[in-house]
Amino acid sequence: MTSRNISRFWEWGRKIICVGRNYADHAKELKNAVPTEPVIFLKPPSSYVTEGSPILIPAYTSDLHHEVELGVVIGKGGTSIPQCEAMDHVAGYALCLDMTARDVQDQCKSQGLPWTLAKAFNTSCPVSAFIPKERVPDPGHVTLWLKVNEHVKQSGCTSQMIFSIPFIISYISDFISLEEGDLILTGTPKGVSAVQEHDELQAGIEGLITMSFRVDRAQ
Ligand SMILES: O=C([O-])CC(=O)C(=O)O
Ligand SMILES: [Mg+2]
Repeated sequence: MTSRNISRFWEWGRKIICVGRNYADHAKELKNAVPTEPVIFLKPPSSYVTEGSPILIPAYTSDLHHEVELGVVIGKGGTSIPQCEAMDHVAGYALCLDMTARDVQDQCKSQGLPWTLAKAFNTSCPVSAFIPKERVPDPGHVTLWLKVNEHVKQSGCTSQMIFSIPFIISYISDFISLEEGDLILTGTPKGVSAVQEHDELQAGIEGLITMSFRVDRAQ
């Protein structure tokens, strides 16, 4: 077996666990209640896309939204990880987009159905290069931003998260064992909006990384 390099974690085929409604300003803009427990959902490894490849709009949506999020890459697996040890399980970070077919999600919500087709389609998880944890001394205080065609749409600080990174790691690991190479998306701040074919998305973590993706239609 070839040696695996965590800096290409998206090639490992591990799971992607997403936290929803983790910023009160975003929960409110979608008229959702501010949660008292994390809202959790999954994306499959087939949803990864890296720079150089486009984000594809599925044929079944006419309202595909960007959600810029801080991703936490797990370096050491575990079950029932105590909050005080949670950061020892982190290998690093990545800037991520939780692409969401909002019209499909709204329909699922109104029917009490799972969000899978709204959240887990091919290219629904664009990711940046890996950022080793040493480069992010305070992940609970970094600024995320996203522009569509040069216009700023989202800008928020991870200090606005309702549930902290250690809490999220500990909470998830009580129910779903974490493995090396897993990715946790920590939720989006306000400003989500629809993207169109040929849009250029640029996103960044201030002072750390930027990434850009073109939007195309799925064939
Ligand atoms: O679809 C949603 O709004 C929930 C979510 O992923 C988030 O808050 O990041
Ligand atoms: Mg999200």
